[in-house]
Amino acid sequence: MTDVLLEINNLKTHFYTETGQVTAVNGVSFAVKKGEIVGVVGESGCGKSVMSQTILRLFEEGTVEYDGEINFKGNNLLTLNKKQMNKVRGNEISMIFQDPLSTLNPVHTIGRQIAESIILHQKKSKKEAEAEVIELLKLVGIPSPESRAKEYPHNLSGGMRQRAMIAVALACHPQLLIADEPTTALDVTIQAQILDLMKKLNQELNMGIIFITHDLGVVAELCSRVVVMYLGEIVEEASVEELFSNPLHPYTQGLIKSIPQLDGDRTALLHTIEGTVPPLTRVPHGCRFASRCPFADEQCTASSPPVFENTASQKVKCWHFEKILAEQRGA
Ligand SMILES: Nc1ncnc2c1ncn2[C@@H]1O[C@H](COP(=O)(O)OP(=O)(O)OP(=O)(O)O)[C@@H](O)[C@H]1O
Repeated sequence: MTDVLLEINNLKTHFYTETGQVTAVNGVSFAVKKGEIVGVVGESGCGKSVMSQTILRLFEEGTVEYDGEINFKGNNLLTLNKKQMNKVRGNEISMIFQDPLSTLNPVHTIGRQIAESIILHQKKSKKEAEAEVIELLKLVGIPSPESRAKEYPHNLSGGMRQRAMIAVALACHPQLLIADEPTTALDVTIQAQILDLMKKLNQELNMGIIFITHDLGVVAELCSRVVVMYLGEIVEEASVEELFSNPLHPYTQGLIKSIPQLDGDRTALLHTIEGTVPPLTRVPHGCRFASRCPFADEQCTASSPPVFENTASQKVKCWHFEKILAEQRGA
């Protein structure tokens, strides 16, 4: 029996725009095991959200074309028809977003929204669903669940709303939860509480989680494995320990150096990665990161590097990874 829950192979997402076709996800491959939390990191515009929404095929038909494979429990999601895909969405795979107000319905109580999802996906009676609503609200840490179930989304605080959205997402007992920056808009104490909740759900429900964030601190706290995306591609994949102790891609190194250190020189300026992520209409030839990379040479601008395997759990897409590795070993 395999313990792989989701396996993505050479996934590409092309959009048809007014100015032509752009490829927002370009050949992404990674897997999520049952009960595993995988972090996806990268700056704004690197394709994290497009990649995660592609898994659920959330883009309007006719504006997008997908290539590759998204294998989930023996089926390639890219080949399912609309009806089959609707069964997967919100049933076996759920998604939560940064802004709960965009997901929750303002005119229905929290309890009704969770109950509707239970009735729809689990074919339970109204009475059974109502009992489960209370259990779910307890599970996500909403106090006084009986009275909170009768409230509308706008009556809840930001943190409580986020918990309510998580309860809606869990109502169908998904095996995979995709969380797209769910804590970014929250203040730090509430953020920590939501991260603790994600850990608890992962452990108690053995649910696989893809956690998208631009915050490496969150990755260190929550994830066991990480993929780093740059301009639509995965440039490094590693266990969380390898990523922080031994980052091999210059982009990953730049992201890690940009984390503020409490024990560092607090008068020094923060490290930043020079330049910005180019638009999809101006994707550079060769390595996509070359124009911002301190190691870049002719080989990098001439051709795109393959993916090199450093260990069974660490892969890197960089021509200079052996040099970087040697430097790290010498350091
Ligand atoms: N529907 C669309 N049509 C065309 N291009 C799109 C579409 N959606 C996203 N893009 C482009 O795809 C690229 C990746 O966007 P995406 O939102 O996935 O980045 P991200 O890494 O999630 O960034 P952020 O952290 O800001 O959410 C961007 O250049 C964006 O402009």
